[in-house]
Amino acid sequence: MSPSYLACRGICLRIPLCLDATFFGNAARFINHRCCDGILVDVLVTIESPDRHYYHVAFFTSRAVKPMEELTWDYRIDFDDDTHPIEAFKCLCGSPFCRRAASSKKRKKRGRK
Ligand SMILES: C[S@@+](CC[C@H](N)C(=O)[O-])C[C@H]1O[C@@H](n2cnc3c(N)ncnc32)[C@H](O)[C@@H]1O
Repeated sequence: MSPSYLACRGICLRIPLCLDATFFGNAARFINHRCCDGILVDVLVTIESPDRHYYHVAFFTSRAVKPMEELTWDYRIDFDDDTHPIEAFKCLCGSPFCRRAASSKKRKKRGRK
């Protein structure tokens, strides 16, 4: 989550907050990304203890979800960011608002992959 996204929610971090379920996590690690129109929206919840802040991400949906329907969430990846040390996956979300597809069109125009 970018600092600007967090700042507009009144949370001040100097570095982006990254969720990485490589070693620890729960069933949420199976949620795939979908640009813009994913089913789930997230709310960042701050839990304070005397010595630390913990961030929890709570997921909500604004409509009924059918049994076996895929849950998707917008990871907010900037597919145009060539400066990031880790290359983002090639998005296959199929959304009409797919940022990777839009980014690919721009890249082709600029003569890049
Ligand atoms: C948190 S995991 C999601 C669960 C994963 N698909 C699985 O089966 O374990 C995130 C990874 O899933 C893949 N992924 C998720 N959404 C994707 C999408 N829209 N297009 C392509 N790959 C996606 C990418 O490899 C990404 O690094």
